[in-house]
Amino acid sequence: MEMNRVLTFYKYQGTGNDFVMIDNRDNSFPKDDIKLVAWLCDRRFGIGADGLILLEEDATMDFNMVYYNADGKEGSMCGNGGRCLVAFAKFLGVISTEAKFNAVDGVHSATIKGDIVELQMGDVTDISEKPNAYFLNTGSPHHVQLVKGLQDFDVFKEGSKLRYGVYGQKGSNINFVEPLGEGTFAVRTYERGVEDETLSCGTGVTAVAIAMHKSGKVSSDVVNIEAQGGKLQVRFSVDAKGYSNVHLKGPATQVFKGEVKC
Ligand SMILES: N[C@@H](CCC[C@H](N)C(=O)O)C(=O)O
Repeated sequence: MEMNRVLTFYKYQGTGNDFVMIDNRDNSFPKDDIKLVAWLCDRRFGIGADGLILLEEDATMDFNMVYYNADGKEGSMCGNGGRCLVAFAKFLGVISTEAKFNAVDGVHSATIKGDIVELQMGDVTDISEKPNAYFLNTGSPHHVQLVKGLQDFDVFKEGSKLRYGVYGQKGSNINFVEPLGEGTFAVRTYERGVEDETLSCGTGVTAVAIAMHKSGKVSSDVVNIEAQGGKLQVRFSVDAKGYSNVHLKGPATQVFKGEVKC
């Protein structure tokens, strides 16, 4: 990007998972500039965010979603980011109460009412069981592991050990979960590409809900999740093939608008 450009951005957060949002319908954003994206996401030298999301024109859908992790590299699907993007699209007047958009893992539909966005996630048919964990992909890869004493658990240390030790350079997001009773679970997530704990991870929360149902820890097809940054709800249909009609619901809000020279 020419150094004298002024970039207009909006900051959004969904249960504490925060994003730099950019209206890129004019296709002017330098999409291959990893250093620029990493700088914009840097919490000391830049704006600060878990990721950066572009809203783009799409030939057949309301819009196209492009997601970057805080490391500057284009990422896999972001559930909270998708919810925030629907709120951003409504703010821009691109949609009103419903959306259908393209993302890296396919087409997503969503509804928005006030600041609550419900996003349809992809189907999940492949869930692998590990000695004390589950591994599944909900648009992003997720390791789900039950722990006791979640609030005192060293998520960074144990999460990075698993992310690199078990899943190698390609990695996985690592979710630690503790039942709270009545179909409710507390979750803390070490997020790939942020390489730290985030206050919430939408595809992670979705993975946890499905893994807890698969393991019999919850029988309901509606699961409440308490992340560090807020509450989310996951609902799904189950049949012999797996999990479909999966929806992730929760708040998504605009924090501020800004401009940055870059
Ligand atoms: N925070 C996101 C997940 C974003 C992608 C993830 N960091 C990955 O690289 O797999 C979410 O809300 O799902």
